Amino acid sequence: MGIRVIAEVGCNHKGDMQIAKDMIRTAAVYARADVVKFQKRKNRELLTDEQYRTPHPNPANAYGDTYGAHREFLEFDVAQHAELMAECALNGIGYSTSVWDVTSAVEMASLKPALLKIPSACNLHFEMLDVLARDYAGEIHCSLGMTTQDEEAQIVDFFEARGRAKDVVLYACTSGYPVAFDDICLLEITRLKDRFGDRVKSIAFSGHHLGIAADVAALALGAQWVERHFTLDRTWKGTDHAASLEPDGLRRLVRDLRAVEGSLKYKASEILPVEQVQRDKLKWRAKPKSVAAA
Ligand SMILES: C=C(OP(=O)(O)O)C(=O)O
Repeated sequence: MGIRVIAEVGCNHKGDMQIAKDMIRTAAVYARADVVKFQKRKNRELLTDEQYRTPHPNPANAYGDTYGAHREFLEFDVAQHAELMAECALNGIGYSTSVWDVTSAVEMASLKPALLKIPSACNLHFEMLDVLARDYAGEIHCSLGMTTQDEEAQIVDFFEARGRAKDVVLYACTSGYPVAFDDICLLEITRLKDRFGDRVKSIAFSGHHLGIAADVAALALGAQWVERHFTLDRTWKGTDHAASLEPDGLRRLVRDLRAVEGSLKYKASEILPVEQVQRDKLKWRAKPKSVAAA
């Protein structure tokens, strides 16, 4: 299976289904990504009362008077997620969402998408992980930002004990928005491969950096999935837009990853056909003796 690119819409749709559908079409038709991903929260379950009632820490990005109201504004319900999933199918692109609480895990599992994601923030929510392990048959993608190595082992052990580790994709991730190059720490991909490569399905990379250079290196290090935030306009109001790729960036990311993937191989013969032409024309050879003497 080749490299797969996830366009993480997250909440960059601004709570607007039409924008979400435009983003699906753009990611599928213009950028040719493999999956469009959303996020699903039951905010009353996820947030404490105090978190729900407190104003958003950055009023310039707020879509409501309280953090809870802000989050509700950006939330789609199950029927809307089903509609987005249908829109993805119509456009020939995969659908996925991360789930942030038990109710969301139950609801999204009921839609039976091919993959669901556990965000870094919730990878120790074992009650929710259990719902995915028991009631969801697809691939379980799990991000490992802000997670200790002991916690990583607990997560893999948890799925292994339930016979599901071979359906798990582990993402190297630094949780920051945006992440400076010095903090991307791409060799975590190698470390996860060495530590868990034979126990889980595959290793992936979830990036929050700027530009697309690091993703190509992630591929070279063995990441089989690359997830990047996607927006239609980096200047839009919201926390994630600034660290997201716009359509042209996403298109170039997909193009570059596929091109580099094609180049990550050994020569099929000692001299490739393309080289033979040049070898015949350019390669230094000792001149035959009689000619050299003349
Ligand atoms: C926050 C998410 O992922 P990550 O932890 O990879 O940033 C997500 O998928 O919703």
